[in-house]
Amino acid sequence: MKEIVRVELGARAYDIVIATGILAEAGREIALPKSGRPQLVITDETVAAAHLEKLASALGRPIDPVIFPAGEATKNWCSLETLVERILAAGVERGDAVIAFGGGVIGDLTGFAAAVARRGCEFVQIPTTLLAQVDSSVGGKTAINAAAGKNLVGAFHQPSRVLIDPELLDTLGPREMRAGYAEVVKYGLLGDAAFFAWCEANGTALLAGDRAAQVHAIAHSCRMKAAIVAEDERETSGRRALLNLGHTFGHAFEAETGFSDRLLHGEGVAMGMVMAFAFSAHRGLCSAEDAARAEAHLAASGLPVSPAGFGFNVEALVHHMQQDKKAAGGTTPFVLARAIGDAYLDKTVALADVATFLASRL
Ligand SMILES: NC(=O)c1ccc[n+]([C@@H]2O[C@H](COP(=O)([O-])OP(=O)(O)OC[C@H]3O[C@@H](n4cnc5c(N)ncnc54)[C@H](O)[C@@H]3O)[C@@H](O)[C@H]2O)c1
Ligand SMILES: O=C(O)C(=O)C[C@@H](O)[C@H](O)[C@H](O)COP(=O)(O)O
Ligand SMILES: [Zn+2]
Repeated sequence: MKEIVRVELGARAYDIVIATGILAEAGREIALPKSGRPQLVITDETVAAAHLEKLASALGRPIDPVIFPAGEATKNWCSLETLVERILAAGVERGDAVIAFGGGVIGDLTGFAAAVARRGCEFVQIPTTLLAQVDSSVGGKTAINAAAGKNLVGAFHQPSRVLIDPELLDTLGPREMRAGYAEVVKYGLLGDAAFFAWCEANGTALLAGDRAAQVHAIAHSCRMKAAIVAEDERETSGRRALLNLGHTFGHAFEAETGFSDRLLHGEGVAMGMVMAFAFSAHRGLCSAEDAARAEAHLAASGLPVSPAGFGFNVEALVHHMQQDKKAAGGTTPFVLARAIGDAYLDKTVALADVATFLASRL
């Protein structure tokens, strides 16, 4: 069965096509480059080894692969330069789509390169991790990391199509699967208590490879994200900021672990969401029961839930939080919660209070 979720963005609207086996239809789903040149496919070494041949034969046209090392460290200036130069050298025209074939790292890097090459060419997302299928391939946030922090250099640039094939998840490692699952749980925690309860009941099956559970979680997450992005594409009204639940903490944890595989993005987000709920309970905004329930499900799913033991320094974490892209007028807003399924953007938080709270958790 094929499910199509439309991201309603006027002239920039596009479809997310979710279907088991859709990779085999890539040749029909993605238009030929108008330049007549080989199809540029951007991927990483792990995805290339596992799936590139399949994509090439599905496309049924000559491909020109650009293959980066796997992992967060690839989201850097050097990769961006390499990729933009390859796009230009390959003669990609504005109307030609380059293909991002990988997880969130490849999607974010490719999207940003596509945003700036020729001041914007098209790109198609074929996400290969759970995280990318439920979150990063949708919505047009593209970025690389900078010395000052996570995703600090980037652009809003929407893909022209997203093809999601859950079969690609069969080769994904369990740790990467769990990290992606953190972003699935995020949707329940931020705005859908019934979906959070579904996660509690079905998370174990999903992580063990139950296809029906995976498809349900992917489609539900994409529908929620598409609706939020359609309402607030550029994160100006505060609505889209809800997708940042756990991220102000999480990005600081990632930065302090050097964007290394010591802490994956989804793991930082899991710890960050637990901190956001615990801090909300600490401020009397939500019940201690809800905070404990959020933590219990993430822990039961095998995700890290505590920043203790990483050797973090509170001042360094707070410094990263000051760099958060949501910061305005010298303060950093936080996504906090009134309950499971009821997150909101709180602009009244003093970083000194966050520091005191964090110190009690390290
Ligand atoms: N733009 C957004 O809206 C958005 C949303 C969420 C996260 N992100 C970004 O996404 C990144 C994290 O994405 P990620 O978790 O996908 O990480 P990733 O892209 O590094 O992929 C994780 C690992 O899985 C491997 N892999 C990918 N697909 C595979 C497959 N099918 N089989 C086997 N191995 C596979 C990769 O080689 C890599 O080693 C972070 O940089 C984060 O900031 C962006
Ligand atoms: O799409 C969004 O908006 C999100 O916030 C989704 C997040 O999961 C994602 O990690 C995003 O890249 C974080 O955005 P940032 O603006 O905090 O860098
Ligand atoms: Zn995220």
